Amino acid sequence: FCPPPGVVPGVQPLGHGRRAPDFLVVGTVKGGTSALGCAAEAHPSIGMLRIEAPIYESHFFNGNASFYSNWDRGQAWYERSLDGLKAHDMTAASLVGEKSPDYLCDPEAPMRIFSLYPRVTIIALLREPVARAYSHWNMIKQQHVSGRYILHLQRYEKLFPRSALNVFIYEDGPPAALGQSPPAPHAQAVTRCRLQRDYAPYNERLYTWLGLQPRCAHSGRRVSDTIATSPT
Ligand SMILES: Nc1ncnc2c1ncn2[C@@H]1O[C@H](COP(=O)(O)OS(=O)(=O)O)[C@@H](OP(=O)(O)O)[C@H]1O
Repeated sequence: FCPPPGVVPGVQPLGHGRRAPDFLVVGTVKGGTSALGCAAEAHPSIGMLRIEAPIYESHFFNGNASFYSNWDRGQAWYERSLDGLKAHDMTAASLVGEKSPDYLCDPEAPMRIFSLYPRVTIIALLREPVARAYSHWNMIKQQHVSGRYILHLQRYEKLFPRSALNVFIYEDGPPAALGQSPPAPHAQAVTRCRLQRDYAPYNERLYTWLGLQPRCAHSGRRVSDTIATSPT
């Protein structure tokens, strides 16, 4: 276990512009945590941490292997953020909390929480797993690119201008559009025709982005031939 910068584990600094959390909503992802956060915040004596409005989640306790963690910003940063909720006319008796729904599945989060705030209240909302997974899948689908892909793509974004980076989504059709994968060789001719027609807009997007003529029909070659032999 590695404490955040400037911290003495187990000690709860209070006052001096710093505030410890009274409760943490730890999950689960897609378990209705946003609704719970709003409901809590509706009470005049409860302040919910929002790191970047309208997002509640601080991800302070997430582990280093997590997709996103603010642990390295240090305990003082976290407690000053919580203390900042005083701006909402809160009294000393008010409660402050935060919700970061992936604390629940993060193996490092419980120890990080306990080491700093052993008396904090933990709130977990659970949801029927299939419905939860489906909701999560829907969210990822809307975001289009998620999970580790973001980390991988960020390495390219650091080096290349955004205009030089185009991301295609498999489920949107490019693999089939390129003619290298589905439809399988044994697919019915009518199926191949239909898929090529359906995927044509994706091909055109690719050609246009590469600065080429949107259509290659004039070459008399099949799309797959064109892709396989170019650019040279
Ligand atoms: N009262 C209320 N208001 C709004 N939304 C509600 C509420 N109760 C549950 N839900 C459903 O909870 C799902 C979102 O969960 P989370 O807020 O935890 O999502 S997140 O992890 O913060 O992204 C999301 O589920 P799905 O609709 O199945 O995707 C919400 O619809």
